[in-house]
Amino acid sequence: MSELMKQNLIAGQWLDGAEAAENLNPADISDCIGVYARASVEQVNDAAQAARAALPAWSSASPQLRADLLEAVAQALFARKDEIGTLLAREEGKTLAEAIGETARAAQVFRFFAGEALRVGGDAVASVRPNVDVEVQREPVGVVGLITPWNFPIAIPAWKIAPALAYGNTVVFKPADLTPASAHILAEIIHAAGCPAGVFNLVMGRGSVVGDAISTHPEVDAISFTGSVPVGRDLAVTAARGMKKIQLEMGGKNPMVVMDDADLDIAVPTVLNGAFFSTGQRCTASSRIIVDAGIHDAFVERLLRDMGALKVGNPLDSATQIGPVVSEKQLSNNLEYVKLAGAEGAEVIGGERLSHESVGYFQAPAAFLNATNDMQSSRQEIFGPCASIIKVAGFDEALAVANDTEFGLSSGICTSSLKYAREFKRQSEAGMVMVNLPTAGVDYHVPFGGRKGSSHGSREQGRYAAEFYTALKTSYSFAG
Ligand SMILES: NC(=O)C1=CN([C@@H]2O[C@H](COP(=O)(O)OP(=O)(O)OC[C@H]3O[C@@H](n4cnc5c(N)ncnc54)[C@H](OP(=O)(O)O)[C@@H]3O)[C@@H](O)[C@H]2O)C=CC1
Ligand SMILES: O=C(O)CCC(=O)C(=O)O
Repeated sequence: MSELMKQNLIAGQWLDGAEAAENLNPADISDCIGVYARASVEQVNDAAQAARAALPAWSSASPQLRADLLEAVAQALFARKDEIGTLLAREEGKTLAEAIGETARAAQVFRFFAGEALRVGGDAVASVRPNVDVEVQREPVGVVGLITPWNFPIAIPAWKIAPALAYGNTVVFKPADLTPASAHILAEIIHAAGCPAGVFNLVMGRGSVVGDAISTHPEVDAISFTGSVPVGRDLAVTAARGMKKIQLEMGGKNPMVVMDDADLDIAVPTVLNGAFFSTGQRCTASSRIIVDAGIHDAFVERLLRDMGALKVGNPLDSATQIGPVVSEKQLSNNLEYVKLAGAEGAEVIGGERLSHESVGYFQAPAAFLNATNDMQSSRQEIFGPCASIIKVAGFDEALAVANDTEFGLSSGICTSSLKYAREFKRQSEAGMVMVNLPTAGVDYHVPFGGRKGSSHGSREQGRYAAEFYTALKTSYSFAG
């Protein structure tokens, strides 16, 4: 194996894998970011055993120790955010500003859970029986398997790893095979901060091998997954068979309603951001823009003007607003949807593959005009810079179309009416609702998650993360 190969972290040791893979920059595939080990099934087993062995000491350690570790990780991430952000932009393709912002967000998440480690509480409850005391306490779930996607390669790992460790669990972590560099640097930081051997284990590699081995391993008590719907559904079945706790964050087909009383100076940038920034590669992206008839033509005119002015290019160039699509496979998926939208009768503006001097996976943002909500391009998650523009007549139809989807992650409305905003917040069948704000781009300290086909299990992030990363114990004692 190459000396430059980045290794897995198992039981406190950096180890080569069964094979290795090159990590290529999607903006310029001649730029190889590094070679990353792919763990074998046996190594996943070693990692799970190490996590099990480390559990008793870690789960009973002083919360101060856990808080100090998480705070040290936060500080290192803050101190190195420009360097890590640059690496993240190179491997995933989001702009440098977004990538540095994502790294800072990961740091904030670690800092938040450093505080939460000191706030693990419970309830003292009056018993219905005389001289009996009842206590309800939170305990760690045990060994948790964390499986993450490529689109937020440091923030999503952070918002799973930080609460897992804060509440006293031990971790087997598998990042996406496409983006191991950000995950690896995070693992280096956690290790260098003094995390005890076996408490945190990094096993890189493919989902079909490493992810499958984690989700079926008998020593893994719980699985937290973010990614696609098909993989998430399979994992739910696997988890049920193994009686494991599971939490799934999956796709979205998030609606953004633009009412006829919306301020276009707010609505147009809000839609551009939600639909196209981060190349549309956010599960919270706005992919259905539901526009009231009274404002439709004026909105579309401004949207197309500003969409055409968006600068697609190398993420490391400070003028770039939209970087490349993450991979050739994702790009060809997006281009198929652009074709499909046209074939279904939408008027397609943009969406073509762009050639740049460097060889990368660049795509122009796409608007599917005159789309209807029953088109497949309006129903299936694309995960690229593509948005269907659907015309409706009035608030009731807008709300009905917004809710007419199998997903329910985020939703939004642009309006100047308190009545519409209030009603939309109440009636929207989504886990996160935005008023005059993009559907994507959330705070790090409040619950994140959806309803219907988007999510399963309890919420991530904020203090609500305790629901997943702890198990309740009710104890009774008789005082005599
Ligand atoms: N909700 C979200 O945030 C995201 C949604 N998606 C959606 O998913 C589509 C495909 O993206 P993709 O990255 O392939 O998503 P996947 O669901 O395939 O990947 C998410 C994670 O799950 C892993 N995985 C894959 N197969 C298995 C398995 N059988 N058992 C356990 N783990 C597994 C992946 O590994 P590996 O990649 O290493 O093989 C990755 O770490 C996108 O086009 C988009 O629609 C994608 C990313 C994020
Ligand atoms: O919108 C955000 O800030 C987060 C989105 C996200 O977590 C995702 O796309 O997976």
